Amino acid sequence: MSAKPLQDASEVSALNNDNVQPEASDTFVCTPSVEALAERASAYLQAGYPVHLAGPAGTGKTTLAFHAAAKRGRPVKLIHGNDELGLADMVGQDNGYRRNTLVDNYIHSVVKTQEEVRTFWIDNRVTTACLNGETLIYDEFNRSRPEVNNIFLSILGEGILNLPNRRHQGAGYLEVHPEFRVIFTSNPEEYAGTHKTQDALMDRMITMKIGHYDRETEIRVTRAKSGLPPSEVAIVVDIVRELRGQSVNHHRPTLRACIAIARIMADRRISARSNNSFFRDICRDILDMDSAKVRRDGNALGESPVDDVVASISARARRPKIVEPKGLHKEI
Ligand SMILES: Nc1ncnc2c1ncn2[C@@H]1O[C@H](COP(=O)(O)OP(=O)(O)OP(=O)(O)O)[C@@H](O)[C@H]1O
Repeated sequence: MSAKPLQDASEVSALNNDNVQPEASDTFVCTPSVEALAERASAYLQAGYPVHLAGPAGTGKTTLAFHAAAKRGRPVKLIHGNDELGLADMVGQDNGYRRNTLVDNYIHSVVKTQEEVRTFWIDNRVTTACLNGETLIYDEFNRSRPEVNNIFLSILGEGILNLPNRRHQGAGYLEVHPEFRVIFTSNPEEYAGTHKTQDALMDRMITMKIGHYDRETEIRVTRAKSGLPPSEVAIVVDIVRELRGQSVNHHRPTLRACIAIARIMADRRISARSNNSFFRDICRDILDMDSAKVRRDGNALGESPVDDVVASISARARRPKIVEPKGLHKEI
């Protein structure tokens, strides 16, 4: 079994079958806002509830899910939602045949042969997680078709996993281990490739709406991921936050754009100055796509604001600070 690529918040310390044991990596950032969310998620999980982290792309949901899962200290299983995901990918399926042949030659002139062919069932991740009381992270679950996700209704409601009778152990169902928990993540319904989730499933989980992190957290994450000095990172983050504030639904550009710009700057050893044409170009390439979305009747409304925002924020950051001379400050 090869290691799976995990979110940066987590590293695989041990792999047992499909299990991952998440651990905070060196670049994982835990500010008070990250910790407050993780604490709430942990409290719901501890009380026996599945948690649903819902929010736009790049808001740190998957990273937070790993962090909350790691706090439980139980093995973690990961599945990614997608339109092609079927029930077999979740619970398991017949995987080939097992043949038993008995040759009875007790009387040497008589040979009796008895052959039995049985299908060979293999459990998949949801089944083993339910059996062993693991934490299941179901990333972007609303990309899977709702009928596939129906399997979770009885798991979360009655603590029973319905299985096809073909699974030879048990009577077509399995009692879910009391420590089994699920952390769902989802993107907003209006995102391409997502499905509306059935009310009955939503009703069984606690949904935490995740928005973009505060400025301080975005600066610390971008810094941890790029190694750029804090003053440079602050300019990049401010540019992204300003453009996000101007965008139609305030979803993009995201923290990923901050990290991408900062990493390229660190790699190329350039600073955040609007008179640096390479800096302007990477900002345009990474940020223009989002800004150009301000459209009416299919036409972009005015010029892309990226250049203006880059110029004003980098100039403001480089302006020398006016320090009031001591003694002139009046106490009120
Ligand atoms: N607390 C954190 N510490 C370090 N890096 C973080 C943290 N939170 C988010 N990130 C980084 O920010 C980026 C986006 O985070 P993540 O992939 O978790 O977002 P997401 O909401 O799951 O996005 P999507 O919906 O697109 O999958 C990633 O590069 C991730 O490593």
